[in-house]
Formats: sequence, structure tokens, C-alpha cells
Amino acid sequence: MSEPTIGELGEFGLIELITADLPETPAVVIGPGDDAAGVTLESPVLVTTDVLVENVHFRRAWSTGADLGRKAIAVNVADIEAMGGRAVAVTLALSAPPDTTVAWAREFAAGVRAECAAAGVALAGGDITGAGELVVSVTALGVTDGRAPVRRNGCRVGDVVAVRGRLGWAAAGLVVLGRGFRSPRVVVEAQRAPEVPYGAGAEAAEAGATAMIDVSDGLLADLGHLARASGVTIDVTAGAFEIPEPLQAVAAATGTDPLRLVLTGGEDHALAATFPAPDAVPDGWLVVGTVRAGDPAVLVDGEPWPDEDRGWKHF
Ligand SMILES: Nc1ncnc2c1ncn2[C@@H]1O[C@H](COP(=O)(O)OP(=O)(O)OP(=O)(O)O)[C@@H](O)[C@H]1O
Ligand SMILES: Cc1ncc(C[n+]2csc(CCOP(=O)(O)O)c2C)c(N)n1
Ligand SMILES: [Mg+2]
Ligand SMILES: [Mg+2]
Ligand SMILES: [Mg+2]
Repeated sequence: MSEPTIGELGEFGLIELITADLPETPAVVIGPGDDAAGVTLESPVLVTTDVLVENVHFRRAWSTGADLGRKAIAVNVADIEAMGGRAVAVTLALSAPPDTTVAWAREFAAGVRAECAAAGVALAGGDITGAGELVVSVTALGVTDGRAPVRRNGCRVGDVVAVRGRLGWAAAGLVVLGRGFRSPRVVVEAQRAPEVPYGAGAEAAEAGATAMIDVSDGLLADLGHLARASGVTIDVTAGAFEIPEPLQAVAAATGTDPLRLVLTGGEDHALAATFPAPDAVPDGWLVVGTVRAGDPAVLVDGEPWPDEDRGWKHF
């Protein structure tokens, strides 16, 4: 007998599967289950949306439903973290082919719940539609607990650049999966869902971070957004990075440069921020560069890096 599908379960059955018995939180006063959610927030409110599309951001052959559920929440919460905020609630839109199995949907819902719990956010609502391919769109709401939001435009000449979290792991996982392998397991898992350093964004803001971004496309590409918004040159020191063993293994096995994975690999959602001085950088962050006067640019050891090889571009 074939497996039960969400087409058989129905739209409202799928909503029930996703939303049944969600944990209560003080921030969400209504929902999900009404036409909209009621969320109690202080001001200013941070809001962000990121979409994950099948065969662009993930493949069903490479990732489980649980991986996708986790990733969809994590990549959005990372954007709240990147402004120094604390994510409070999310909404979740899922578009799926009707032959998607109920078993997959259950796993997806479990992944969403697990990451919401890890990030301390409530699922406040969402939407369901049919589609030719899977598409997951999440909107996250966050607060800053009285601090000014950290933006991309605050880098000052003399600041140091620091990162918190992993770089190049998800990209190494993509290389491995693309070649039909499943190991090293740690990088494959990193590609399936990122380990976002929850709380580190607020910590950086508290420590006086002048600008911040999460690394979705690649460190050099994303630091480029800080450099452009702030009108500065960022100089990254290649020797600051200790290349983790699994990345060395993937690079050796596939003839890639491990430093390239670290500098241009996206999807780990590490945080990259600038701080006024080395002693302002919180524990757990790695200083990887400096901010200088100059045209907006990101250099590596004072030299340009090829423009076409800085990180992911959708078009
Ligand atoms: N369709 C859109 N309409 C309005 N603003 C948008 C749209 N897409 C992106 N933006 C805005 O552009 C800025 C950069 O968006 P971008 O999606 O590149 O950043 P991100 O979500 O942090 O990164 P990524 O999507 O690579 O994870 C954000 O302020 C975002 O809100
Ligand atoms: C099947 C498959 N092909 C390619 C990739 C690589 N990839 C896709 S989007 C992206 C940048 C971040 O996305 P966004 O900018 O939308 O946040 C990267 C590095 C993948 N994960 N899966
Ligand atoms: Mg985005
Ligand atoms: Mg971002
Ligand atoms: Mg992007």
C-alpha cells in the first residue's frame, strides 16, 4: 500500500498536524488558528523573511523533512540575531506537492518545533498551499530589549572584524553531497541545517558591535554589504582562520582550497560583526580583520579576491 500523502490529509489536516499542542508563550497571545496571530512586542520590532526553495536551497534526496524544518527557522532567526535582536515569534508558509507524504510533513513539523524551541521562538501562524515543488517561507519577529538595532552601516575606521560560528562547513557539505557522498558526516549535517549561535547577536550588540550581518552567501560577499553600507574597506586576515579538520579533508579529497570554503561558503549563518577595539570583542568570537579608510571593498591580506568568487548569487 502506498504511504498516506498530504493530498489525502487535506489542507486543514496539515495545518492541524503542524499546529497541534504548540507550547504556549507569553509573547503570542492569539494563535495559531485565528485568521492572524496576536503577538505582544516592545518597540522597535525587527521583522525579516527568508524563503527556501526545493532544488535551489535543498534537495529532498539530501535533506529530511526535519532538516528543512530546522533550517527554515534557523536562517530567519539568524537575521534577527544579526541586528542584535532576540527572535520572539515566527510565521511559516509551506507550499508542497499533494503527493508529499504525511510522514515527511510530520518530520518537517518536528524539525520546526525543535528549532523553535532551541531559538526560543513561538510559531504564531502561517499558510499552506499546493505547489509543484516544496517552498518554505518564514517570517520572524524580534525585539532588541532596549538596545538600538545593529545595522550594516556602522563600521568605523579602526574597528576590528570578528566572527562567531562556523564558516565553510555547509559549503563543504554541499561539495560532498554534490559528488554523491555522505561523509564527513559533520559537514553534510551542516549543509542540511545550520548551527546558529543563538544569543551571540544580542551579546555582540551589548558589547558595542558597530555593524553586523549573518553569513548566508559567503563571508567575503556578506562583509561586502557592511563595507558598502558603511563606506569603508574591510581587510580580512587569511591566517586568522584555523581550518577545521573536516574542511581540510573535503578540500584534499576534492581538490578545492579549504580557505576558499571558509571565505566564500554560505549557509552556516555565522555572525560577522565589527567592534571598536579588540578588547570589546566578546568571548567566543574570532578576530579576523580590520576596518580601514578607503573605497568600499573587502580585501584578503590587503589584496583583492576575485569578484565572481565571493559567495552565492541567485542570479
Ligand atoms: N523582495 C524584497 N522586497 C523588499 N525588500 C527586500 C526584498 N528582498 C530583500 N529585501 C531586503 O534587502 C535586504 C537584503 O536582503 P537579503 O535577502 O539579501 O538579506 P538576508 O536575508 O540577510 O540574506 P539571505 O537572503 O542571503 O539569507 C534586506 O533588508 C531585505 O529585507
Ligand atoms: C540543491 C542546492 N543547491 C545549491 C545550494 C547552495 N546554496 C543555495 S542558496 C545559497 C545561499 C543562501 O541562500 P539565500 O541567499 O537565499 O539565503 C547557497 C550557498 C544548496 N544549498 N542546495
Ligand atoms: Mg533574505
Ligand atoms: Mg542576513
Ligand atoms: Mg542570499
